Amino acid sequence: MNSRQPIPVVVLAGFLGSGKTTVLNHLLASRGGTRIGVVVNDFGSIEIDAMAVAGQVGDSMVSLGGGCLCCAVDGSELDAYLEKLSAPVHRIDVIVIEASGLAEPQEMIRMLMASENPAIRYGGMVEVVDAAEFDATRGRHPETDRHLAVADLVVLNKTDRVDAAERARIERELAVLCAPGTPVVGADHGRIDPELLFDRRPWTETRGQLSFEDLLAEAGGHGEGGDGHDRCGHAHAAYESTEFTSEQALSPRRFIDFLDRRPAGLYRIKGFVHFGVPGHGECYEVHAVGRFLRFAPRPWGRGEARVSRLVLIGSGTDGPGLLRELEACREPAPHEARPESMWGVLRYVARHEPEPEAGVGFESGTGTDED
Ligand SMILES: Nc1nc2c(ncn2[C@@H]2O[C@H](COP(=O)(O)OP(=O)(O)OP(=O)(O)O)[C@@H](O)[C@H]2O)c(=O)[nH]1
Repeated sequence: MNSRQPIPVVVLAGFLGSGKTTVLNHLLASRGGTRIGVVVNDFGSIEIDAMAVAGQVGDSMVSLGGGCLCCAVDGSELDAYLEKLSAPVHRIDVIVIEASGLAEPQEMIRMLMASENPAIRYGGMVEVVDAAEFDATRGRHPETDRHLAVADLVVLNKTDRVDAAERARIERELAVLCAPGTPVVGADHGRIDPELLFDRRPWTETRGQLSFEDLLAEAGGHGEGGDGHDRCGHAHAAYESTEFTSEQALSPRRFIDFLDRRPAGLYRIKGFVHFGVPGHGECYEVHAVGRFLRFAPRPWGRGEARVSRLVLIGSGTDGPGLLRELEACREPAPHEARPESMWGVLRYVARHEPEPEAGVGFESGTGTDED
């Protein structure tokens, strides 16, 4: 690809928990020699998505926490990042912006279209749809239909969680909601063909992913607070994010009890937890989307602090109350806990994880252990 040609900027959108980070990680894992610039926009100020992606690309990304990019009405913040990413010296082939799960993609498209940066061009919008939450998401967020109407590609994700008849029904509905001819590709754990988004280069042409440490250092100043959400009138104005960090381990029993009792308005929980129970010292990533709950243990990184970090996103939730409940989950003597205390957590761990990006989740509260 000629580096003087404008770099396509693809917006990866989709409601909370639909699988955007999973798709992005899959694209990064299968990018071949293509150099992908990544902009990750977390809603919460603890940048869980950025951390998940960083696992794939190290520091090869720009991360914007603490609010939706679509609120940057004048687009100057986004422009500044894109200008740096698109500098010829970096030889980036494609830039993917992972929007927050509450972003208004139209706003981001507008900003990209209005950009005066000749080095970039709008490269299309990919809307990730959670097949299992399709009706619930549309019910809660009628604007989903508008997002689908402007999508250039729809990824119908989590097809493993619906049967063939349900999938066919959703595909029929999508055909009506999307612009005529919009491709809808089904995906299990975000595994789509990267060629749908960009031309893959062979590995030999690459010099590896770019380090954006300097860009991050220069960028500074982002990520403070989540203000602006009340002013903009976007979907996320109705949502609040609560962040919890604990250097003390959490009791698996009390934490599962907290999760079992979570209110319906608490739509999304993500992060990772340190239980520290003998035999279960790993880092437990946790994802709740609606009633869906999944834990995925992984080894702690070298030098990684044994700290639990959670982001809880919901509507009409009592943030201070949630924090009090989570504080009550702290366990000062985890090493004295019996391994059986982990059973409640282990019910929600996928037994077989064929690939790092793969996983299976279970409906919370059902206690099922099928795989
Ligand atoms: N069963 C199943 N689970 C999936 C699939 N894709 C993603 N998940 C799981 O769904 C949860 C949410 O996935 P993410 O990729 O973090 O979703 P997201 O859209 O980035 O979430 P937000 O950034 O909070 O909006 C995680 O537990 C994923 O492992 C899938 O195809 N099938």
